[in-house]
Amino acid sequence: MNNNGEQQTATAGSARIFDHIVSSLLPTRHGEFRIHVYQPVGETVEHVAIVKGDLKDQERVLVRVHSECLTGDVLGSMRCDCGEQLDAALAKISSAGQGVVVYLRGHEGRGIGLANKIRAYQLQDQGRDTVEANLDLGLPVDIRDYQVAAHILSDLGIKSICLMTNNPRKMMKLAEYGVNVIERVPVLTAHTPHNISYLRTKQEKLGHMLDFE
Ligand SMILES: Nc1nc2c(ncn2[C@@H]2O[C@H](COP(=O)(O)OP(=O)(O)OP(=O)(O)O)[C@@H](O)[C@H]2O)c(=O)[nH]1
Ligand SMILES: [Zn+2]
Repeated sequence: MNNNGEQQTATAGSARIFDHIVSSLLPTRHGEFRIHVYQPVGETVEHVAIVKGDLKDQERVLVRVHSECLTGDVLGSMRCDCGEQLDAALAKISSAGQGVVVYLRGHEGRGIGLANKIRAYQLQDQGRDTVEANLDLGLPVDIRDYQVAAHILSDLGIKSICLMTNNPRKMMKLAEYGVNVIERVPVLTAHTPHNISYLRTKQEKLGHMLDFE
């Protein structure tokens, strides 16, 4: 990316991987950020980095790698913890004065897409848990890839990160893609009657560090 936020192409060897399309200021209720749009080469999906401060060559940058969740992030659904986690991450970055939320589109429903996630909700309404529902639909439990997130963090010039997550797999995957993950920062949200069994399943079957008894 250049300093004017104009389009530039990232390469690995001679192969183009993704383009930094554009950036601008983004005032939010959590303060002022800069929004950057990235697009993997040959794809139409547009990923976003919401940045606070100049991250170039910085160590221990607060980072949230957030999977798109239309129902939780935009509509305020209480079936999951996504919306609250996104808000908490932006608030924490804002008060730290530095950090980034990498918002991954195409990750909806842990990669199965919105319609399939809603199909999974139908099955959960009939008593299946979040993992069983995907399997009943003949779909994988989690097909998210984090390579583009690693490229975005590298494009921003970040040296090492403190990752805001409860998901150890996310830390591991980012590290495999070359991200220097120094520390995990928990992103714990309130339990409600709507999300308690969902959170419990994430802890028991997906290994999330949620600290239920
Ligand atoms: N298939 C499916 N996806 C869901 C369900 N509830 C939320 N999601 C999706 O799950 C993704 C978020 O993943 P989570 O497992 O909640 O959390 P995580 O990103 O792995 O880990 P954290 O960093 O701790 O938030 C979002 O893309 C949501 O759309 C569900 O019941 N079924
Ligand atoms: Zn969600």
